[in-house]
Amino acid sequence: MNATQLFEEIKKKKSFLCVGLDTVLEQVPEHLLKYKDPVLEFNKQIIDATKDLCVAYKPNTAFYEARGIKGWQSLIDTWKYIPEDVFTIADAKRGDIGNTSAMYADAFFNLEKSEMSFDAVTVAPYMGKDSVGPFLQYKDKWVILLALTSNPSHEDFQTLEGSSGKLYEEVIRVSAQWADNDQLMYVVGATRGKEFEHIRKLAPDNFLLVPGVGAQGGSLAEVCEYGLNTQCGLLVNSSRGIIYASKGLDFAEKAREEALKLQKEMEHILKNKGLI
Ligand SMILES: O=C(O)c1cc(=O)[nH]c(=O)n1[C@@H]1O[C@H](COP(=O)(O)O)[C@@H](O)[C@H]1O
Repeated sequence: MNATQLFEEIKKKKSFLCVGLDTVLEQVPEHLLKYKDPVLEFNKQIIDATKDLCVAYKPNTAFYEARGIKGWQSLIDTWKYIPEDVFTIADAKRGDIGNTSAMYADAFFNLEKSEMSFDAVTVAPYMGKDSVGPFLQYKDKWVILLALTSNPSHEDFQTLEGSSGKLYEEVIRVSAQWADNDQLMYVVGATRGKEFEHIRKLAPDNFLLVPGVGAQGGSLAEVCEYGLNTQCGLLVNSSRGIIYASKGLDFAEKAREEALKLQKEMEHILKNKGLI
C-alpha cells in the first residue's frame, strides 16, 4: 500500500487509528483459554470489533517472540487474519549489518520464506544506511525509522546536540535521502506533542507513526495541532488502551468503544482541517 492508497483508506474510514496488538497470554480473558491458540482468538475478536474503525494494525513482535514457536505461529496467523485493505506494521525494531538486515527483511516481508508479508517494519537507525538499505530493497514496503520515541529515556541519545543539531534531527535529515515518502515513515512519540511543529518542518511529507496515546498519556489533540500534513500524514497507535479496555467477556465490545472514541475524535480533527 503506498501513501496515496493509505490516505484513501484514511478518508474512507475517517480515521488514522492504528490498533496495537500487544497481546499477552496472561492477560487474555479466561473464557478464551479453551481455544487452541487463545492469543490468536483474542486478536481475531479484536480485529473483528475494530477493523472498520482503524486503518492499521501493529503487532509488536516482542509479545509473540517471547512465546517461542507458539508465539511466532500466533503472529503469522494474526497477520493472515488482518483484512487486505488494512495496513500492517511489524513492530520489530530491527537493524543490523547489511546481510543480517536482509534476513530480517525477509522475515517480515517475504511471504514465500516466512509466511508473512507486512506492509511495514519498524527499524532502529543507529547502524546507518547499510543497515536500513536491505529493508528498502522491497520497493512496495515501508521502513518506519525510530526518530523521537515516546519513552522518558529518549533523552539519553535522541536529543543530544551535535554540530548539526539534535541526533534525531540528523536521523531524519540523512535518512530522507535514502528513500522517498512512499517507503519511509518516522516514529515520533505522542508524548512529544510540543515538538511536532518542528518535526513537520524536517519531514513535511512523510507519514509519522505516533505511539503513546492512551496508556502512556499522549494527547491526540496536541499531536494533531501541528502533526497533520496534506495527506493526513499520521498513524496514531494505541495498544493497551484499546485491547485491554476490559478483561472480561465484553473485552471486544469495550475495545470497540475505545477505538470508536479515538475514531470520532480523529473524524472531527480531519473535518476541521479540511482533509475530509
Ligand atoms: O515503534 C513503536 O511502535 C513505539 C515507539 C515508541 O516511541 N513508543 C512506543 O510505545 N512504541 C510501541 O508502541 C506501543 C505502545 O503501546 P501502548 O502504550 O500500550 O499504547 C508498544 O508496542 C511500543 O513498543
